[in-house]
Amino acid sequence: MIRTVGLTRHFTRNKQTIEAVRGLDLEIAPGELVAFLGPNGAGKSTTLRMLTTLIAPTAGTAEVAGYDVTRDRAAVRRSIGYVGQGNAAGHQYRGRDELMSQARAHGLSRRDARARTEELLEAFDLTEHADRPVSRLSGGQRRRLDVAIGLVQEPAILFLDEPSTGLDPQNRVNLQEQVRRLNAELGTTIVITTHYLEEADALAGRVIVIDHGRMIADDTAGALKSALGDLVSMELATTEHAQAAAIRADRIPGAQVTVAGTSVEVRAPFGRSAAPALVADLAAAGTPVTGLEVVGPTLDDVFLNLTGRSLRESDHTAEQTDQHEGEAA
Ligand SMILES: Nc1ncnc2c1ncn2[C@@H]1O[C@H](COP(=O)(O)OP(=O)(O)OP(=O)(O)O)[C@@H](O)[C@H]1O
Repeated sequence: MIRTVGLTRHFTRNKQTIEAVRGLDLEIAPGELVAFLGPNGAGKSTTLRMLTTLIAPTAGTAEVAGYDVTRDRAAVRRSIGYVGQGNAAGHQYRGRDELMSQARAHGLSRRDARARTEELLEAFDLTEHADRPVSRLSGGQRRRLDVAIGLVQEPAILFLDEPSTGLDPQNRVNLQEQVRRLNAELGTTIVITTHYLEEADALAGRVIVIDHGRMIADDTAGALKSALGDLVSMELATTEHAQAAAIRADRIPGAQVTVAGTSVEVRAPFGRSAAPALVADLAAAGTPVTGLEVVGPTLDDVFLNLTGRSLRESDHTAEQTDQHEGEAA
């Protein structure tokens, strides 16, 4: 459904070359729901803009729905829906009219268009704002309308560029439900970009992690996390006990052990199931554990492990936008 080979895009700014996307090889089958996860500036939007024919690749090739994004732009566009980061809705129109005219433009009868419009208004919590001109909606409401417009025509392939940025948690959940339904009921192939870890985790069967224009991981969220393993954090009474605990923990298959004072951290593929025996052994050896926490890995741990940086550092911008929506709504 989507295939790229060596897909590359450079930009030139102030005589400097920015390698936004660097040699992306990608294969997405019909009916997949895929999340591109990466920090701001990773190259997610640029990739989507090439796949939707909005910008041309500098090198490499991409096929979408069997059509080449450079040679068959019109055919690609007919096969896809795209919700970009900007606002799609015309400002002087009412939200309900925007949805109606989109639905009619895509061939729905007046009756079906009205039903679809009301369904989407309700799904995105827009019913009571539907008769206001778009220019008078808050940022979050406008964002929801944009996404609703992208969902009107139920295309074979849908690209959503950070659709939930600026939405409050409730509307983020509504959006995710709509996306999931579209994928499950209509078999729509969906590519969504996000820097929300929870969203990639909750929504997508497959997560493609992008950093500095390259794909650095491609698997299900579950597989990415289980490859990393659980984190077992232990507190011991003395630094000597901690050293003894570290030696014992090191015997757990695949364990990575770090010691800091009286704290010992063990990252291991089956850390959760290994922890009880570890604690029992340490107690029997006279070096008992005084505090214990076992946490499963998050996608942020996966990103941290791959890049040495946390994805959450780039997340606060989005959280601030959420507060803005609350104020404006
Ligand atoms: N039109 C452009 N001109 C110059 N540089 C650009 C342009 N578009 C993107 N870039 C640069 O390309 C890199 C990748 O940007 P891109 O928008 O694809 O990242 P992203 O992962 O989508 O991040 P975000 O979440 O902020 O949209 C960044 O360094 C960005 O500044």
